[in-house]
Amino acid sequence: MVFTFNLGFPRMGANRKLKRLVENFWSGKVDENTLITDAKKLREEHWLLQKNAGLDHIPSNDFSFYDQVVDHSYAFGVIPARYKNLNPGLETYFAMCRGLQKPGIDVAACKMKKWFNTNYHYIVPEFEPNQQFTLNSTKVIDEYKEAKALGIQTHPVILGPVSYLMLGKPTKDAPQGFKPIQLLDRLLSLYEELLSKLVSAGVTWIQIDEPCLVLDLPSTIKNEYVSAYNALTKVSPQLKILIATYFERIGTNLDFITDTPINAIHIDLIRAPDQLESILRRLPAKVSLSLGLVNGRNIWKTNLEVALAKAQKAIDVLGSECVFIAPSCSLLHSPHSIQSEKKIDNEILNWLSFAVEKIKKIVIISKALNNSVQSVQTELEANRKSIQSHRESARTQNPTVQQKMKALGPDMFRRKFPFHERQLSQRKKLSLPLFPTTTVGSLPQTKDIRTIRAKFKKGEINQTQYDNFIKREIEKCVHFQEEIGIDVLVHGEFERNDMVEFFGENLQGYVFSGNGWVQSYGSRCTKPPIIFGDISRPNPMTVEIIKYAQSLTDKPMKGMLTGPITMLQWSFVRDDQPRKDTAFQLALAIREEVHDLEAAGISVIQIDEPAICEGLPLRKEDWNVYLNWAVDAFLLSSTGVDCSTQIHTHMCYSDFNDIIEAIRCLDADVITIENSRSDLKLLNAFEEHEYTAEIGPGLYDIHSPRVPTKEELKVRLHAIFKYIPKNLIWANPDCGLKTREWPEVEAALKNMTDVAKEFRAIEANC
Ligand SMILES: CN1c2c(nc(N)[nH]c2=O)NC[C@@H]1CNc1ccc(C(=O)N[C@@H](CCC(=O)N[C@@H](CCC(=O)N[C@@H](CCC(=O)O)C(=O)O)C(=O)O)C(=O)O)cc1
Ligand SMILES: N[C@@H](CCS)C(=O)O
Ligand SMILES: [Zn+2]
Repeated sequence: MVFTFNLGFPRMGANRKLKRLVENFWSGKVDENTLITDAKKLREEHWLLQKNAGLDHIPSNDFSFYDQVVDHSYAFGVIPARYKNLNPGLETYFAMCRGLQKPGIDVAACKMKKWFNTNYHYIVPEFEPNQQFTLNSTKVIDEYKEAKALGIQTHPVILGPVSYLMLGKPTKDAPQGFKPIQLLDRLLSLYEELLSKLVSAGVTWIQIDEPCLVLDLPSTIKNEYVSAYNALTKVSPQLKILIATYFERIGTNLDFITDTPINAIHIDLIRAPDQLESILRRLPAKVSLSLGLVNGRNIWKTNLEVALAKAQKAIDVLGSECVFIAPSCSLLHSPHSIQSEKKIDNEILNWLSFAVEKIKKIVIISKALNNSVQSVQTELEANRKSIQSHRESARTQNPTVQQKMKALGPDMFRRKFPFHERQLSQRKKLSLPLFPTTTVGSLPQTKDIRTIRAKFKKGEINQTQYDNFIKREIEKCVHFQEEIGIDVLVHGEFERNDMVEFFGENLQGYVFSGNGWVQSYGSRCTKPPIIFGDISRPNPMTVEIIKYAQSLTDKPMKGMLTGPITMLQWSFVRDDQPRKDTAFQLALAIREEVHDLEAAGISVIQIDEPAICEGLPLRKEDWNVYLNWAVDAFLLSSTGVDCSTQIHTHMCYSDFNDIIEAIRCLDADVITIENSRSDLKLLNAFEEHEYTAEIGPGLYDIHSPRVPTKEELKVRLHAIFKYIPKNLIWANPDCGLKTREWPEVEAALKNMTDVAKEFRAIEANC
């Protein structure tokens, strides 16, 4: 008999219940008791839902108020010294996530980083060389007991010790050469203590996530895996350990389990379908294999026939007792359910499945294997029909787009003039001062804006009323920017629900869910639009609004677009053609928009590519292929302009050292980058590689509500001088300001422009 296994459930819940709960707590609308009680109800709902669906192995500790990695740090007492004077409990926990500014206290948040190649962000643990670990919270045990009280035997999910240390970074003052992995032995004793406590509470299976097992690992780390799991498997003979890998192939990193008596390993057969056969050959006897057959990161229905064939292959080798059927990764990355979807037409809705439906698919696969194919004949037949309807639908094809793709020529992938000529021409046209100030695009998306948009979408106000409202917001923000002396203005992106979803809504080939939310960080979610067919741009998308914004000022107004790779990364993408082709179709649509903006007199156009690094394959040997087409897609979107039109790009969440050559190849005139949480290390890359275009390294963190002081902005800008010639430096925040409140933004940007002015004056006097 095969078993069904889930690696994690989307914690936000239907209609983003958790988001509302946590945000109400932050704003003081609900107290700690309500937060805790309502969160408990939500967990119960999710466990019961999975149990009622017939799932055998249900996860616990997949819930979090913010992020599972920061939970882990908090649970093991990995709390940086700057939080030590705060009240223990939620005050400290949330301060690590979001920073805290109140009378007498001003602490910044911990760094946030992308979770592998997903759009989820985790809070980076900070380790000091003499790091002490303590069991500081009983969350994992409590949540297990909570489920048990409902009659549900769950398997707790925890992050494994090796991945945990590898995902962290040394504290600022740690000596050079210190690597968090050196703390493994010390950390293991705490894991042992935790596992013992879990066994005492009744736990029989535990899922230990070791996602770093899919990375290129040096042999030293492989050895650490052996010692870690030799220690942990000794904790108790009653405890069965499943190690979960996902997002890529495990490759030779699997070797460590031949020396380690773990009970099961989970592999991702969606991102790395080819690994099944080699793993079946190499898996030691009695180790169970959890097959990630249902895509945890995309929304297309699983082809059950294909999944069944793969499962059967595993059963033939291992025997059914040693096979689990599972999603490819935690369903954290899937929206909740298609049940309440009203926005998507029935034909396309029939091609989709979200988390709740994915769990049902897992159960159907197991029934077909355990009982008989006949026992789920109706479900299999319905699945076959929907896969066929998707494959044969004419709606995915657009001959005009396919014609344009065939007509792509090499000139469409390069700027007509070299950078230094463009720079001269742009400087003449724009007459900007030294350290030009700008922002990355979005300004606060206030409750008012979201409410008015919701009313417009429900038909409670008409198009003219909505447009006039947005125009008034633009007017206010243009005046504010002029008042404080911003040099290159933005229109604030108030008309956009999201930088990807907005463009998706204006392109053909996309559909949108009404409620397909996926957690991005903390309480913030995105609703990735769905690319189901060839992409085209029926009409200009931003030209009228940018023209309007430009009409309000004599200063340059930036055109603001989202780049093709980010559109691709942050959408649910069709899986019936290579991602490269979809990226090029998106690029063509953006190229047309760039052309129209330029023709409308816009001289500065920003094409955001914050997700370019996120798209990097996890194995280095796969990088070049991706980077070649990713850079080409950006070039295709941006190179159709004249010499004097300044192309900006913006990136955040990126380790620029890794891809500096590719960034150079993008050939943008100005790049604004997230940098403030990175101790300026990022800038090394630009210095070392003699990057010659203009750069705006973010001067302050925008994820936290705290307002940077002028003093700290000065220190930061001054530090940047060490890396980048002064005449190439722009002053801007790390990223867009949509999540912030106006009072914070006003104060922060005023400080930023004042500092730029002061530095200009100093330079003028030199
Ligand atoms: C830059 N980032 C982005 C990423 N991915 C994207 N797709 N987009 C990004 O901008 N990845 C990396 C980072 C992650 N950062 C963020 C930052 C901010 C958010 C965010 O604020 N998300 C919002 C939801 C945004 C949205 O679409 N809002 C809709 C409103 C939907 C809604 O809530 N409607 C309400 C009614 C309105 C009301 O009264 O409040 C309802 O339906 O009940 C809109 O503006 O129209 C969030 O709130 O989480 C995400 C990622
Ligand atoms: N222009 C976007 C970029 C975010 S990465 C913004 O400002 O929100
Ligand atoms: Zn950004």
